[in-house]
Amino acid sequence: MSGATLSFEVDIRKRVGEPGRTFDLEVQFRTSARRTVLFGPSGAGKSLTLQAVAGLLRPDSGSIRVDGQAVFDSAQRIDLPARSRRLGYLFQDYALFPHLTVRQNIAFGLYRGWWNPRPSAGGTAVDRWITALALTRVVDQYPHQLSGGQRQRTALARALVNEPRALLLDEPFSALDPSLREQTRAELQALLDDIAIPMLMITHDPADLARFGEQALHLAEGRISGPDALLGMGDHGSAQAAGPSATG
Ligand SMILES: Nc1ncnc2c1ncn2[C@@H]1O[C@H](COP(=O)(O)OP(=O)(O)OP(=O)(O)O)[C@@H](O)[C@H]1O
Repeated sequence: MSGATLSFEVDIRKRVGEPGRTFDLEVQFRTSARRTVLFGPSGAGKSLTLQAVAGLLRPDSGSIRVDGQAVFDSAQRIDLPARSRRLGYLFQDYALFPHLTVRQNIAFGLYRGWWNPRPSAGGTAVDRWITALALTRVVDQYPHQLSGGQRQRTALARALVNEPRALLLDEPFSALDPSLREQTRAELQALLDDIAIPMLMITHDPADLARFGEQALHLAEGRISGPDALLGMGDHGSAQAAGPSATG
C-alpha cells in the first residue's frame, strides 16, 4: 500500500506586502509523485505556495489543479474553500487547540462549525487515527501535557481524520527537538507507506529532502528553479517545473 499518487498542477501569481516592500510569488510546477518536496531557504515563498494549494491563501491569478480538478482558477472564477479541496494540512507549529484534549483536537477535524467537540467525541474515524498514531495513552491529555512527537502525531491525526486525498506538510519536524527529528521522520515515512497517501511537503531542511524528496522542486525568491535531478527518482511519478521561470 505505498504507491498512491495524485497530481498537483500549480501555476499561480501572488503579490504580498506593502508598496515598496512587496514579495512576488510566481510559481509554476507539475508533479504526480507520491512524495514531493518543495525545498528552499527561509523567505523563498514555500508557505505562501502551500497555503495557496490548501485554499488558505487566494492567489491573484492562475490556477491550481488537484488530480485534474480545478480547485482554483482565476479565469474561470473557481476558488474552492479549503474544506472542499479534501487536503489534510499539517501546520508548522501544529496549531493544536490548547483547551481541547487530544481526542477533541482530532475530532475537530470532522466538524464544520465553531463549537467544540465533546470530551468523549469519537467515532470510528477518530478511534482509527488515535490507534494508528499511538495516541491511546494520551487521548484525554491537553497539548501542553504532550511531548513534541505526540503533539505532531495529534496534528497528523487531525489532518487525516477526514480522509483527505493528500497531505500537505509545512516544515513538519522544525518544531521538534533536533534529537527527535530523525526518529520522527522514520515514523512519518512508515505511516505514509502504510496509509498510501500522497504528500506535498515544504521544508528548508536537507534531511527532509533526502528522506521524502522522491521528487524535489527548488524554490528561491518566489520562483521554482527546476527539479533536483539527483533526487528525482521517477519510479512513482514525475515532477517538473513548468513555464518561463523553469531553468532545470
Ligand atoms: N501576509 C504577508 N504580508 C507581507 N509579506 C508576506 C506575507 N506573507 C509572507 N510574506 C513575505 O513573503 C515572503 C515569503 O514568505 P513565506 O512564508 O512563503 O516564506 P517561506 O519560504 O515559507 O519561509 P520560512 O521557511 O521562513 O517559513 C517572505 O519575504 C515574507 O516576509
